[in-house]
Amino acid sequence: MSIVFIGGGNMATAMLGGMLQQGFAANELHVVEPDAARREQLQTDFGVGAWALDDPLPDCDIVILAVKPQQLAAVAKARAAELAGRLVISIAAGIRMADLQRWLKCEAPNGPARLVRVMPNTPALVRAGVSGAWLGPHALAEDQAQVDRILRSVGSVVWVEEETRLDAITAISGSGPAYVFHFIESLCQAAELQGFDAATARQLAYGTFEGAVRLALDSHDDAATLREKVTSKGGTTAAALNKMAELGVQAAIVAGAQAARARATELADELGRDS
Ligand SMILES: NC(=O)C1=CN([C@@H]2O[C@H](COP(=O)(O)OP(=O)(O)OC[C@H]3O[C@@H](n4cnc5c(N)ncnc54)[C@H](OP(=O)(O)O)[C@@H]3O)[C@@H](O)[C@H]2O)C=CC1
Ligand SMILES: O=C(O)[C@@H]1CCC=N1
Repeated sequence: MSIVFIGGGNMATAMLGGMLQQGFAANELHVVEPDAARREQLQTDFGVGAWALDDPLPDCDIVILAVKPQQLAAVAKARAAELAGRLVISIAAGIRMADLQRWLKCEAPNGPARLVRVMPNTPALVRAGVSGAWLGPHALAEDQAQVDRILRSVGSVVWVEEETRLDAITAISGSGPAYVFHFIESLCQAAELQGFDAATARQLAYGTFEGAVRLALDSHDDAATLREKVTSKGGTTAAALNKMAELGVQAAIVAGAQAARARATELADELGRDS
């Protein structure tokens, strides 16, 4: 299975890194990327084929559109003829199937691109990704199997029945790693404010996160019960959690995810309109 990523940025890099660790061969993976330094980096780090924009599209079974949402209309329109009849995966946040179909001229004579929308996340790099996926109307059952194989090679996948669910997945697991990193950053900052050097702060904060996540994954208890087991009545954790509740930490996380979802819809409206 030969796969071309169009766009060799953060998310393509994460997926490529994970796929190479999980049985994909470097010679079946290619990236089209405008930046020469980035192409060289991808070649050096992964041994994949890295191509400039004016190179012909490498022969491939699957194309993954991995450019920013703001770049997607131009890229899809410019590549519509090359992508006709192929299995095309868009990982762009927000951008709707109807717009992709229009940009890719899915009424083209040599057959419409078979489109699948996917929302991956960057832990794909360490094969701990979580992806959402939705099959477009022209995609076939064997396309779903191929996409499923790619996504499972870098983590787990949730297939959704309705396209709008992808915006909800974007808000939780697509953007979610950033929420978690923000929490880790904050715990490091708290440790440094207690007088620890950066390395020790990192050890304390990262180790705590890793331990807590492993415990949660291995436990039959839900997260609320595990939280209660740390929280002694009248103790230190209660003092911390009361302060966090007073400052609205949980409400802020829920509202943040809602803002991410709203932004996905907004991006789709902004970028799909009149294009
Ligand atoms: N980052 C993440 O965690 C996630 C991102 N996504 C989605 O993945 C997509 C890519 O995001 P991300 O990797 O973060 O973005 P990046 O900006 O890191 O990567 C996009 C890359 O595409 C390049 N590019 C621009 N124009 C073209 C072109 N015509 N042909 C080929 N490549 C081009 C860009 O170059 P240049 O910078 O020079 O423009 C850049 O290197 C987005 O649509 C995003 O919504 C989905 C899930 C998670
Ligand atoms: O921030 C973004 O828009 C992209 C999509 C999900 C994660 N990063």
